[in-house]
Amino acid sequence: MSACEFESLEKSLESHLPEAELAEVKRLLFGRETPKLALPSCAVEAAAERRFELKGYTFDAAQEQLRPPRRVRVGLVQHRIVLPTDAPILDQVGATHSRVGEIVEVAAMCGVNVICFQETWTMPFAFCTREKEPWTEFAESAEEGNTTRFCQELAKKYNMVVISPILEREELHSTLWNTAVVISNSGSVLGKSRKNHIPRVGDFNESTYYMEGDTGHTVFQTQFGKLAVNICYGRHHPLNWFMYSMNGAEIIFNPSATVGALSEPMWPIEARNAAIANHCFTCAINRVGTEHFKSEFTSGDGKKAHHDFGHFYGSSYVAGPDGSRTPGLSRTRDGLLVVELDLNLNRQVSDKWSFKMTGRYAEYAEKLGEAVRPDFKPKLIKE
Ligand SMILES: NC(=O)NCCC(=O)O
Repeated sequence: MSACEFESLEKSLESHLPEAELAEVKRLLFGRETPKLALPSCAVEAAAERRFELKGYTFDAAQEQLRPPRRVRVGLVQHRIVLPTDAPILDQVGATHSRVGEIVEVAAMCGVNVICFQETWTMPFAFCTREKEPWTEFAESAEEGNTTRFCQELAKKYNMVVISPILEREELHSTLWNTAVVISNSGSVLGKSRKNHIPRVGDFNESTYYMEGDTGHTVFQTQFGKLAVNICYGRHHPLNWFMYSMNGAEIIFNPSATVGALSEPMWPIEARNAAIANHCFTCAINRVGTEHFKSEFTSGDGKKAHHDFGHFYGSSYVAGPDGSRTPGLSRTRDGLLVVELDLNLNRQVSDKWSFKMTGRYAEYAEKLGEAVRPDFKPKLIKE
């Protein structure tokens, strides 16, 4: 079986382990159980008809005396590109809007309050080709582009916050950015968060396409909690997550596009670790499928030129502050993961583990300030 046919670790364990052993393995792998969320039968039927995977889980928290539960439902959407990469651009974008629109409709049936799509969801992940045309033509205005208008309609219709990561064209400064547009459930554009760290690894050399983000670590206060977006490669940078958390993020989304050969061993760890370290929830989303490009390209690794750069392995999941996580969506199929979070869990875990209280950040800030200076001398003792 090839890596792009292997459906998921979870499925493999379930089909090979006896029940009692499976429960122990799951406890060790995923932490405290996130019970299955009962989803309406109309949603289950629609997902089957529309041929995507639908899964639901819950993270509960202890009942408190002074605060009522703060339950929020998030939806994570992963999907493959709908049309071939050489189809006309407007056809590709339109087909993807329709596909994602039908998934969002099911999310609405499941009572989702906040939905997030994968990185640059309207286009193939073409940066590996190093060609500018036609890929830069997918870039749109964050405020007035067709994709934002489409998401505003969804947000209003379903009373849902929509996080829409796109390739952004900023006409004013003739600049492209890798941007998540955050649309309030009222339908208005609440703001945008631009990707802070640009990969320079393998085929992910994206710095010639768009600039390092200038929106810092913005957090969006919504009716359903304080939300932040740490786009893809930003998940390798603990300080990036940390700063979103310092600005008050209760849920940090990580819309991504990444392939198996490069990052799969890191995937289950990084967003989960960020949830633990920052006493918050994190939502990791990755696209699925293998995308073929007409022109061959090399990967700077001494190997022959090729037409694709590997399998995007999906596996989207949600992690909680207590170290637990949901099982992932499949590695191969379009999917919607619906997860109910009680945001009270963040403070409960913070009060228990106190990472922020014990973090000694002022001392680290001072030392970090020294470490980045050109005259820095590492504190190293030698015999
Ligand atoms: N899109 C993107 O930033 N990919 C980089 C690969 C990774 O971080 O796994």
